[in-house]
Amino acid sequence: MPHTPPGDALQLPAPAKLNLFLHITGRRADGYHELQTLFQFLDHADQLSFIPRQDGKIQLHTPIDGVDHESNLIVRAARLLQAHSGCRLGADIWLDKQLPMGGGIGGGSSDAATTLLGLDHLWQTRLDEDTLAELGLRLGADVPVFVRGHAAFAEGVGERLQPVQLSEPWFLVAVPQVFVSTAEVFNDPELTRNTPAIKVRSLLAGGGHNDCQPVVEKRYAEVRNALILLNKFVPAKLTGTGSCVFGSFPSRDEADKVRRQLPATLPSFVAQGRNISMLHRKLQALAKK
Ligand SMILES: C[C@@](CO)(OP(=O)(O)O)[C@H](O)COP(=O)(O)OP(=O)(O)OC[C@H]1O[C@@H](n2ccc(N)nc2=O)[C@H](O)[C@@H]1O
Ligand SMILES: Nc1ncnc2c1ncn2[C@@H]1O[C@H](COP(=O)(O)OP(=O)(O)O)[C@@H](O)[C@H]1O
Repeated sequence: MPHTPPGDALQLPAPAKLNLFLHITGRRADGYHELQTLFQFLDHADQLSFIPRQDGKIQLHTPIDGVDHESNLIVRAARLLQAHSGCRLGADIWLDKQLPMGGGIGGGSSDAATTLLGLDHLWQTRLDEDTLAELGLRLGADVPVFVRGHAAFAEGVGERLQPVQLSEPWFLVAVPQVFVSTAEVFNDPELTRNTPAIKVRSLLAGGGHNDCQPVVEKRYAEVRNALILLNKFVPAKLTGTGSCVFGSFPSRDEADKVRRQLPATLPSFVAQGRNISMLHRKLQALAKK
């Protein structure tokens, strides 16, 4: 099979997300942290292509350096859907990776969600959204929001989601060239885990903070420097456990203008925040055909 997908493959985006704020409100007995966070999608995405196979094999033709085939979240998602649905079909899959890895913008989780929804469509397994979200949660705390595809206020470990309607500004996202380990941040003794739980979530659109930020700034000079730089132009914040940092603007032009002033050593991109994910917009368009 070629490294590029054939023209008749089903091509679907796997968009990024931002955590507009991330409060850690406690820690469960199993060590996982309880959060309150606001997720919004970005119109910036990996692209996945799928072709069904009759022999049941799952084959990803575009390996990611440092991630072996069987641990890639795309392959794991495909196998989970196969096992759960009893489907005998397999798939050839191609990934065009655009999203930085370990950046806190959820690329791996989004790839997993796009695989679950894409193969559910191609294999006609027709699982309902709750079942797909539950399968997604087994792959990672962030997968359910990508399965549901609506901007959301999240609680629990990120799986209890309430859809929200937010404004859709343009974001400038800077990508410090470091890999931040989520587990390492959550295990840091200095991480604050006692932000009081908020009740009126609507108050926090545009507000709130990221409890992981002080820990990540302390451990990674690249992230600290990116925040200092961006803060010269716009209030900047960390997304997830990092490394990416972002600021919001009323228009693409204003975001681009600041982007042009960042040094070449700090890669960045501009994308609009969206309440309905690119994946769901594309699936809705396909359903209308
Ligand atoms: C905190 C968030 C916010 O979006 O960070 P990012 O990964 O996006 O940066 C996510 O919920 C992360 O989700 P995800 O990246 O899927 O994490 P998982 O694979 O489930 O967990 C990785 C490790 O992080 C820790 N972990 C994760 C989530 C959580 N609520 N509490 C934790 O303590 C655990 O040690 C776990 O072993
Ligand atoms: N399809 C995938 N895309 C990205 N990362 C993947 C994928 N499958 C497995 N991984 C693993 O998940 C880790 C975190 O991925 P990613 O979702 O990009 O970061 P984050 O959770 O910080 O947004 C990667 O370093 C990699 O080891």
